[in-house]
Amino acid sequence: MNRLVTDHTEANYLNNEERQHEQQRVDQVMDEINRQLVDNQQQFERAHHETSAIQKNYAENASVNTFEVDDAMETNAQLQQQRQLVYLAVTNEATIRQQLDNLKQLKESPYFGRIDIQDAGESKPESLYIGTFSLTNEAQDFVVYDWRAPISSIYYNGTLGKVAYTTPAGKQTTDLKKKRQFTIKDGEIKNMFDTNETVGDEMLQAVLGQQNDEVMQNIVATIQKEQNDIIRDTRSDLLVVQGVAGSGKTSAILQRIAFLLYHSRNGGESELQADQMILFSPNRLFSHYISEVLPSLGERNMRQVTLDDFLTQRLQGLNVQTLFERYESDADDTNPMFRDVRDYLESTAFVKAVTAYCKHVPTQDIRFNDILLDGSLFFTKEAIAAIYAEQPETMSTTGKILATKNRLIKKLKRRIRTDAKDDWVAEELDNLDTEHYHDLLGERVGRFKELDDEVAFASREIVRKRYEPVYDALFNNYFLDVYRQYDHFLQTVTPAHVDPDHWDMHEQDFDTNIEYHRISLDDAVPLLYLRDLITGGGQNRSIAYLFIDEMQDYSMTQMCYFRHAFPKAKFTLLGDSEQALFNRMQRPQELLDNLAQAFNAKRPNLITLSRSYRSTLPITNFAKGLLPDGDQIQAFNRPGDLPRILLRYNEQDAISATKELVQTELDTYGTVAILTKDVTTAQQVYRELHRDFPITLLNDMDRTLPKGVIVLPVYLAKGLEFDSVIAYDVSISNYPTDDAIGILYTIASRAMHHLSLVTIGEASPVISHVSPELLSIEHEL
Ligand SMILES: Nc1ncnc2c1ncn2[C@@H]1O[C@H](COP(=O)(O)OP(=O)(O)OP(=O)(O)O)[C@@H](O)[C@H]1O
Repeated sequence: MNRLVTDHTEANYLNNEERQHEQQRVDQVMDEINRQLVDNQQQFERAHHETSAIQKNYAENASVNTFEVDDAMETNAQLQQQRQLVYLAVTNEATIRQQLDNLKQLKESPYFGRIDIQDAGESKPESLYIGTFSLTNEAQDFVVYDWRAPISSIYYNGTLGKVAYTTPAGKQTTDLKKKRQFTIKDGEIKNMFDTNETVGDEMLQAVLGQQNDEVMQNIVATIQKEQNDIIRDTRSDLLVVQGVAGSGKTSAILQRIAFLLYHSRNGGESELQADQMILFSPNRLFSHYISEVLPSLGERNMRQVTLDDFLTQRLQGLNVQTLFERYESDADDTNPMFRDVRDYLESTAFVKAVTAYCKHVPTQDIRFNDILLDGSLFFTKEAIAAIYAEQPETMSTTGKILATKNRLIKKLKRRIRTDAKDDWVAEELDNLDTEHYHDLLGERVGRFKELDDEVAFASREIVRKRYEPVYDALFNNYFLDVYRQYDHFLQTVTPAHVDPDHWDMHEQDFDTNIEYHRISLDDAVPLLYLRDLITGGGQNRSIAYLFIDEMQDYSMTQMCYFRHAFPKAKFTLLGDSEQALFNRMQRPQELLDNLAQAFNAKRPNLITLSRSYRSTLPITNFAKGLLPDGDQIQAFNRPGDLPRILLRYNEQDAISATKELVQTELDTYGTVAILTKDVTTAQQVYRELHRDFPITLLNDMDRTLPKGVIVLPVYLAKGLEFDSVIAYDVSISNYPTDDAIGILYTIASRAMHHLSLVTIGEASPVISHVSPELLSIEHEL
């Protein structure tokens, strides 16, 4: 039971004393913070001054004339040294700046929790205070403990009594005597509770009732027990989190990243940097939405990428179909892919087929490209194929490709040496001015004893530069014709459960797409995989942690590719099978089992989050009602209005109703999001409303979320939340079958405080099946 200290009951008389006592402590901590702020500010100014001086010095030296050969080497060594000095000064300044920022944040709210623990053998308990960052006083005592410190886990995990926590030195136990929560603002305690729960609901009520910000906030003060399990899991190599909409999956990932970074700095196995972590996010808006959480915890952001960006970057020169384009084209039936074909392309069986093919592809079936320079043949594909064919039969495909590449590079080098004696080279050399000549010699300026050697070197450099495109082509394995190779692979496989005609058509589609420099999303990843396996490239071993939010949007093929591309990474995958918009729904346990097998995971772990925090109780109840098995969702008890459905009978009336809704919602809320099924409907709503309201139509290239009225197709709203949501046109014609459950559930669960639905004619059966007391139905008069 929570105990509200501000209650005016007799029993709480003492608590008011307690409160005064706590306020006195807050005052002392605030004094300490203020003292350190002054100190830090001075340190910062000194560091800044020093950095500027070192940078200035460096800039002056860097512009020293390096044409004089004798001076050049010395200058180089000095520059190296000074560059190092600049680096150290900048790092030092950044560290002090970070401390300063942390102190400023602590000044707003120094801590949010207190635990009283009594270790065995101690005569009385000790009080520890927990906040966003740790703070020590002059005597080096911890005045505030960082929320990520081992001991702080008790605050999130333990109920009163005997508790255990993990430290780098092993498991420790203690007796938890008291757990107290605070809300402190600008040095004043606004609220405090004693609780036996993880974090009492009163505090959550207050946090969740606030209006939505443009960017997500950290949740360190109110992390729940199951979320804490995700955050502090350092053991699993494959962690799968199935969490219902609004259960804090995204929040948990971000706090987890902050935790892992802290843990590695404070006794973890090895130092982990933010750029060794990569997060696959559902869209660019989402990337912006979460961008402030880690900085607010004093950490740098991890790398973030959307699947679309990742594929585009790896398949340069091809227009890769996005998930959204696929969704839109599936919906309007322009060129739907056969279900059996897609199921196969997305399965582990297909990944295995690619692997087997690459291992055993016969020599004569490897497809090569000519290598051209300025449009003329440099290496013909026949010559390349001949080199490949000379490699030992026992060598792997990758080995042969690598050996071929090395032979080609050797040939290129030989050509450079021969061609360096050509007349055009001498002519070009004669025409060079001193500056360009020295550029050509680079660090070797002044190192040659004989002029002839210097000229020979410069000539080779001229040819090397001219032939650089050939080198790049070889280096990037462009001599392998990946498209034809993949096409050959498609022709070779005979998938068990796919209609052969469908498969042939797919192969032809792939071919046509390539002619137009396009590739379907379903082929993009297997093609990349095939390329990597044959060429032995594409693997990034520096990534230690990979996170996928909205895992239900990824196919097994894509996941297996990530495993291959990031072989050293531990995987954390989070999602909600009920929000499957793009793929077939897969049960979490089944997904974990499949992945654990495909990844050969040693310590797989599944955590389920079933409490939903985002929306008010009536909205969550309605959203639950849309699902056949919604009972598993526990709604957080935050009161609010029933969702409204407005029944209109033609488009014009629906638009008028939407306008009225927008007007009323805007009176109360900062953001009103109109969510549609697809981009065409979003454009149509925008056209109808933009004269009456300042309204923004969002597309998949947008990176920021403006305040006010926004209209967007549902898939761009993935992972986001809005104060008030209007679902536009939820009619039976738009969502005729149960296939729409995932979409409508996703739309409904984006709303924090208000949800309205507008339908033109009869509503989707998914909605009509919801129990009528869960929503208020308003017919047109
Ligand atoms: N422990 C918590 N304390 C305070 N707020 C929380 C907590 N957990 C979640 N929330 C809030 O609930 C909302 C939903 O969280 P989040 O977006 O992380 O959920 P999600 O599971 O990723 O949702 P979805 O799958 O629907 O996108 C956010 O506003 C988040 O700040």
